[in-house]
Amino acid sequence: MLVVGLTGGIASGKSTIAKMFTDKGIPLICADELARKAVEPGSSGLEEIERVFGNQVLDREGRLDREAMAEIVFRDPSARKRLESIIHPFVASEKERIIRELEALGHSMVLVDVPLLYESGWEGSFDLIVVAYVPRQLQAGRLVQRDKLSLDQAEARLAAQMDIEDKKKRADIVIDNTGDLEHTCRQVTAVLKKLEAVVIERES
Ligand SMILES: CC(C)(COP(=O)(O)OP(=O)(O)OC[C@H]1O[C@@H](n2cnc3c(N)ncnc32)[C@H](O)[C@@H]1O)[C@@H](O)C(=O)NCCC(=O)NCCS
Ligand SMILES: Nc1ncnc2c1ncn2[C@@H]1O[C@H](COP(=O)(O)OP(=O)(O)OP(=O)(O)O)[C@@H](O)[C@H]1O
Repeated sequence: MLVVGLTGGIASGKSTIAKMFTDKGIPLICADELARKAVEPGSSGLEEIERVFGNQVLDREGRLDREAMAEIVFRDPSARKRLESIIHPFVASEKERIIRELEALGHSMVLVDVPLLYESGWEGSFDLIVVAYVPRQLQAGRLVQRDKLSLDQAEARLAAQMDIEDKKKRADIVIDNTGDLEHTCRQVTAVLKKLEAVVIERES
């Protein structure tokens, strides 16, 4: 099983690129989705969050108020670490479980979208790492536009992550998402060819 990590900065195009891979039949595991599952109503993750942060981060129905949580953790690194220590172990074990499941189904490759792959020191869990790259200014612009954030809120989120240029330097493969979607899609096609060649080489 070739386990390929897909990372990048916030709003650098990971989901957009991941969808291009899934459209070509590659199975995808999304860490943001697993992170949501970790705090579903009734989960031990949500209970732990209430214990640590109080009910200021819950909405009226008792679900996680993601906006309130974001305002706290993107401005306070120690609060962020506390939240991550609740969520990340669940994400890591679920990821492993799904990989084994896909392997049993006969898949030879899986893409795992992990926004904080480098920040969390998860490099060792992947055979190859693809970085979705855009320059920081474009990243901030797309973030403001997509999430309707103020520039100040966007900057706080960007500051909570490793700089995109550093991620680009560490990558095995870079997909530059600066241009239009067609330009990105052409790169995805070329990268997939490379990955398929690696699978064949490993199997022979
Ligand atoms: C703070 C939360 C509630 C904000 O929720 P919101 O719906 O606004 O954002 P969402 O979950 O869709 O994340 C959007 C992006 O924010 C960035 N981000 C999320 N968590 C973090 C973090 N701990 N540090 C830095 N960047 C982060 C990522 O680029 C991510 O793709 C949420 O992001 C969260 O629970 N974060 C902690 C879990 C985590 O580390 N997730 C990242 C993948 S494991
Ligand atoms: N090549 C492109 N040209 C123009 N807009 C783009 C391009 N790629 C992505 N976008 C837009 O930029 C925004 C960010 O992209 P996307 O949601 O894929 O990023 P992401 O890295 O998955 O973000 P997050 O880390 O928050 O999950 C979205 O609104 C998306 O539609």
